[in-house]
Amino acid sequence: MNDLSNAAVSEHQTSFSCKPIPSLALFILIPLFLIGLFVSVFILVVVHNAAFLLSFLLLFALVASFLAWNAVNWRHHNRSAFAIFINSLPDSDLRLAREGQLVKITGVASCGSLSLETSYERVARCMYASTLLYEYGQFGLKPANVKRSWFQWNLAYCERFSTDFYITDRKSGISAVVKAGSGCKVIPLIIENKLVTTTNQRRALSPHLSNLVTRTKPFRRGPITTSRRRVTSLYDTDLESPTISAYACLKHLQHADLNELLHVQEGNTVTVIGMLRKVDDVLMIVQTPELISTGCLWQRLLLPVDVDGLILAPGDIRPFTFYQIPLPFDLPLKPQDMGSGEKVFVYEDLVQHKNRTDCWLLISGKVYDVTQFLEEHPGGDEVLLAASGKDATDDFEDVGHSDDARELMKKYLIGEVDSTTVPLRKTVKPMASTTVTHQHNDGPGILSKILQFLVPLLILGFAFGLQFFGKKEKTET
Ligand code: HEM
Repeated sequence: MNDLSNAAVSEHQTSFSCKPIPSLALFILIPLFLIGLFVSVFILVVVHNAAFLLSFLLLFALVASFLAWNAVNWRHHNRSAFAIFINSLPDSDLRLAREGQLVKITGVASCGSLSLETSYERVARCMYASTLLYEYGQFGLKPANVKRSWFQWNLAYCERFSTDFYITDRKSGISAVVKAGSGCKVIPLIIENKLVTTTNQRRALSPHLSNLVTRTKPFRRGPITTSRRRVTSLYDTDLESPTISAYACLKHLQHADLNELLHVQEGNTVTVIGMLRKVDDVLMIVQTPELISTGCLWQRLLLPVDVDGLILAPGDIRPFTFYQIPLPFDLPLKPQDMGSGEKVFVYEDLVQHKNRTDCWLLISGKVYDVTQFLEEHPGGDEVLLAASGKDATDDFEDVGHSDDARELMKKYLIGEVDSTTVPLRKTVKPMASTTVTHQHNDGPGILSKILQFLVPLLILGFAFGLQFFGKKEKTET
């Protein structure tokens, strides 16, 4: 069994170990802002020209709104960047997936040798269970209302457990072991939004919760002054009793909610994103040794978000509010979306077809056998040969082919590539490759992009200021 509770508590309700805005960016931006402000105020005082100050403030307002947009999207609008990224990843097929590959498998889950029971409600054969206990954060003068803003509720206690389980890939019917048990970092993309008012009937306590009650027993029903006492009162008072004041027992249990379920249980459809391992012919999905990055989503002005761990999500993620975000780009066709008879190719295999007698092209995820077309191609056979053995999408698009050319392509279509086999250079950063690994969003890439804009502008502004200053001095003399 894997106890994820501590990580979850320390990250305070956030299952991701990352931030939408790199803190290093703030460390650099704040001094830059102060320097810029100082320079522009200096110019204003000396030259009596407010143009520089105004443009400086405008620029910084833009940068600030961009960062605020990212923070808001992450914290209050359901982690858009990551949801878009997950949705954009096509499901992998276990038949085609290779050792060490990043895979996204969706299928029915079933328990292995070890199963969980949720600690609050006795539900057997779970693979992931969580119980979050919240306490009311105010001084008890008002009745509790869980619909009120979140800051009135503090996380008082957290339990999150996961175990290894089996998943049966819905594409291939092949089963794999998901190593979500001991030693693995699990990122549960499960909204824990099921609020349950405590009652006598529901008080089936886990050993963890019982311990908490025992430890805090002396404070039982006392005036509520500390968080610990409030936690105690959950178990020692009856919320249904009219004699207990409404605000003396202000707590709710928040449970993992997976498509109206309170846990991930045998028979649920789940999606798992991790690395495929083959050990003695047993397929396993394990935590990737690399950070998984969403990459920049410029369409929505979102900075990259890195996630470190095995991702566990509901199988059908669309109905969730969390995931109800329109995709900014079209998903590549998945094999099941294609007409019958068309094949799915592994990238490594298809790039072998790159000679005059056997020439395939990979364009926008589709595979074309252009061997017979080489002689007829208006742009010549050499360009086609040069574009084979790799992803030729950019080469093809750069030429600006006509609609007729695109229509003609259909004649040579033989299938599509399993996109999970295409090297994911942009989205997965190797752990050992750079020093930024595990610094999550504090990567110099984003910073250098921000600085690339800011520094020249500041220098330009400074130069203008000096020019004004110089002119003024001249006219005065
Ligand atoms: C199945 C794939 C392809 C088909 C069916 C195809 C078809 C055509 C056709 C019909 C034209 C005439 C111009 C037009 O109608 O747009 C053309 C021109 C051309 N194609 Fe392709 N093409 C394919 C792939 C590629 C690729 C991968 C490249 C790589 C760079 C390429 C490079 C060119 C060039 C350089 C021209 C000449 C453009 C010009 O003279 O203005 N084509 N192609």
